[in-house]
Amino acid sequence: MTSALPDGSGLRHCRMVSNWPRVPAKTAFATGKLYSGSRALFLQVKDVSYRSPGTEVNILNNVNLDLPQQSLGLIFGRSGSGKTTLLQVLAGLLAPSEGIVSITSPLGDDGDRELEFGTTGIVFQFPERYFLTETVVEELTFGLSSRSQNPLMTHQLYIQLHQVALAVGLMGIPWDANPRSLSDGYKRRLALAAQLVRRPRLLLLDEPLAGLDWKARIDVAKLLANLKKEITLIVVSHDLKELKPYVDKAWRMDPGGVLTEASLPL
Ligand SMILES: Nc1ncnc2c1ncn2[C@@H]1O[C@H](COP(=O)(O)OP(=O)(O)OP(=O)(O)O)[C@@H](O)[C@H]1O
Repeated sequence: MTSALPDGSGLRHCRMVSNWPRVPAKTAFATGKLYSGSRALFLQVKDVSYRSPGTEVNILNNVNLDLPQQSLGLIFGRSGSGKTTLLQVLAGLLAPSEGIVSITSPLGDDGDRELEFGTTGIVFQFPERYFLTETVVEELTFGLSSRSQNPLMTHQLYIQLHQVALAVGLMGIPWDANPRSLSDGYKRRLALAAQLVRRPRLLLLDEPLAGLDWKARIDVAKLLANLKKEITLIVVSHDLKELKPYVDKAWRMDPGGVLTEASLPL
């Protein structure tokens, strides 16, 4: 059986993942860890304002926040207050009109090291609406740079796919299943996995529980709790009850894009 992968992925014409090279017995995922090595970072947002080009009104107004590594930060607040806009600024998709977003790794030999925005992943609200491919494995590897002309890189990618699939509970789903045929909970896991394969250190999630049934909501909330052992998470959500046990720091976004550190109103 073969599974053709997108031309851009560099993995086309490779065999099904189950036929890929055997994974050595001692791999990182045998220890249950998603990534090997440290994923530490520190996120700091200082006096950030944002207004759309050509407009005078600030959507974000003098936002400040900081979040230590391997923790989960939750942003809640009224609809239209600016939460999604802030995530887009943190992801580097929108440039702040004023202020600074800094993502640093504290572990460099020569002190703090500024990390590139490529270290940030974002999962949009209802990400399954934007699936681009016809199979699970294509969705996971879409757009990855050409790696597998080199057999060693193919092998590494194979290990990485298995690590991520284990971490998000996707094992058991056929790699050649159509993403649209999965249940809502599995679609959300796949969308998350597609970001995790890219090895972000900071993962931003917009309403990750929206539209899921109660079981999938609990599963995804627990999954986020597990992920924060290795990466730093910022979640925008109205689903405070499910996420509360795992939240390390929370902020309320008020209309006009004003962010204040706050306890969860529960
Ligand atoms: N590209 C844009 N140009 C102009 N205004 C925008 C743009 N994008 C968003 N807005 C406005 O900015 C404000 C904040 O929107 P945003 O989507 O960030 O809010 P939100 O808190 O995430 O809302 P929701 O909870 O409904 O998703 C809204 O008034 C919205 O209409």
